[in-house]
Amino acid sequence: MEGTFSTILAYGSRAFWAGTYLVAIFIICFILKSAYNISQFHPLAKYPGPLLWRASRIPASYHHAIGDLYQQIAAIHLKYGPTVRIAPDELVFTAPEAWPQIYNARPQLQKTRWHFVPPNTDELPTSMITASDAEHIRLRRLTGPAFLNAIIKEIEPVLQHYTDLLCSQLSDASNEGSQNLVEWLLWTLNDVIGQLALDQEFQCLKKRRMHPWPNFLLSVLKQTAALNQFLRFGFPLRLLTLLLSKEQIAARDSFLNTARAAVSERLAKEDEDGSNSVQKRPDIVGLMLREMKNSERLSQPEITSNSILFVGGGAETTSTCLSATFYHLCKTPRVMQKLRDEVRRAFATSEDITLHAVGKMDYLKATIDESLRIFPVASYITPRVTPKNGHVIDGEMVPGGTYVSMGQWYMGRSERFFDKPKEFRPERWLESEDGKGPADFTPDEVLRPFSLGPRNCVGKLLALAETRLVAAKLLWHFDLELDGPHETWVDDARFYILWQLQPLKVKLTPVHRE
Ligand code: HEM
Repeated sequence: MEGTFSTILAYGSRAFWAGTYLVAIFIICFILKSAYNISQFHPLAKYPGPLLWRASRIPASYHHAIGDLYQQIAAIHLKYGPTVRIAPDELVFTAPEAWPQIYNARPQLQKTRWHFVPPNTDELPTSMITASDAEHIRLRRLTGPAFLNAIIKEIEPVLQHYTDLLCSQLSDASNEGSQNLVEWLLWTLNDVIGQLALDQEFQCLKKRRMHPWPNFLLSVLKQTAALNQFLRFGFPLRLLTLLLSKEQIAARDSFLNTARAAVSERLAKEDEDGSNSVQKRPDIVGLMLREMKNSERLSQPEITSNSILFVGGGAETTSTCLSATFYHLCKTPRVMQKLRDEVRRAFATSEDITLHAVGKMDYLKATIDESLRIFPVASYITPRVTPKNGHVIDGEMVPGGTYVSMGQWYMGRSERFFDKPKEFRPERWLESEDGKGPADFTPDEVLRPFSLGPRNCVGKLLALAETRLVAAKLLWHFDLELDGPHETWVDDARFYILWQLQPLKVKLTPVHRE
């Protein structure tokens, strides 16, 4: 007995020492690697950045996971200059020339794998946002035509329906006191995209709550930002998925099953008579299928995974842009007044506010552009990786295997590119043809809110159509005023992969007309 006990003790003590050695070796390796990272021997040694960020990826990953990486990057640019190193192997640029060199290079630079959750291809095929370049070309060729301007006109009835519903619901709610505009806009855009991408009535506006599907996607995207940081440090995905609770797994399975069922139901309507007479409202699935007529088609699982992507990426982005627009309008009475006058003078009735009409309103368009300058929805676009032999960016050869991206949040707020950047002044977009900014670039050259190149935003035209229509109708129907100062509303916003905004309490007064 005594012998057994001492054997256990001996094993225990050996295991303890083995563990201690392993931890010590890990710490020594970490220190040596960090020392190398900040040494002059590192290939990125010449690029400036905070010491701890250059030494290890931990600070960048931590701030990515808590949602303020974009603010940290802006602060680093302010202190260290136009090109900065935010991790041992990652650079952020602000020279406008770098945009096409990173996002529209020939051959293309690969997207980093660490931005979006790696797709589980056992369940569904990859959607276009995570597809390899070769696969992406096919997916984009087949889906892209459904998002062209001429085609978007066909889905106008859906946009009009939900924008009118927003106005009538807000009219009732305005009697109940100030309203959280962030929520209302999120509900509206989710209703729109549910109808367009999955042929589902999410009824967010009617029930004044988020539907469980988009809610699930938003929560997943938030967790993704943290999960990816662990993956990046070598934790296996299978191990991390073991940490998911039973409820989370059940929610995921139920989401996938219902999304599959929705697409299958939708496709059945299409198949019944070929001419699609069963489908009452035009939608993205129908338009995609119609535009694919003479070529190969997407498979049903591919339609499902891309429809899920449209729901995840098509509502929160546009509603964030609208929330930021109304925040800045309320904070800048001169612009609010000018835009309101333009809208109310242009339209005698609400029905006159069409996509075609709002597409011609220069000041409205400039206001949305200005909103995307001061609050770029895509504040940290997926970094790309330089190829093995390096890649020239902003006149310098960047070594292979470096993650590169653009500091869009900083650029839009920088005096280097914009005169009085803190001012919300849509006029700067109308003057830019002859008057370039301080650094001799037009605003369009400095900012790319929808990215550029073959993997830019496929939904850009839809997003612009939605923002202009919703903004014009709200301004036509209501006087809007912030309820409270909301001084830190912008600073308190958090960006994971999508935004999490603070409430925006707004007093709405319906405009009474004869
Ligand atoms: C103001 C609103 C929006 C902004 C600022 C925006 C911005 C962007 C950006 C910057 C990208 C590139 C992401 C990357 O490189 O990883 C992107 C991709 C994408 N966006 Fe948007 N987006 C908006 C609205 C929409 C809407 C309404 C849809 C509609 C479904 C949409 C669908 C997509 C899709 C599917 C992709 C992936 C495209 C591809 O990989 O080919 N977006 N968006």
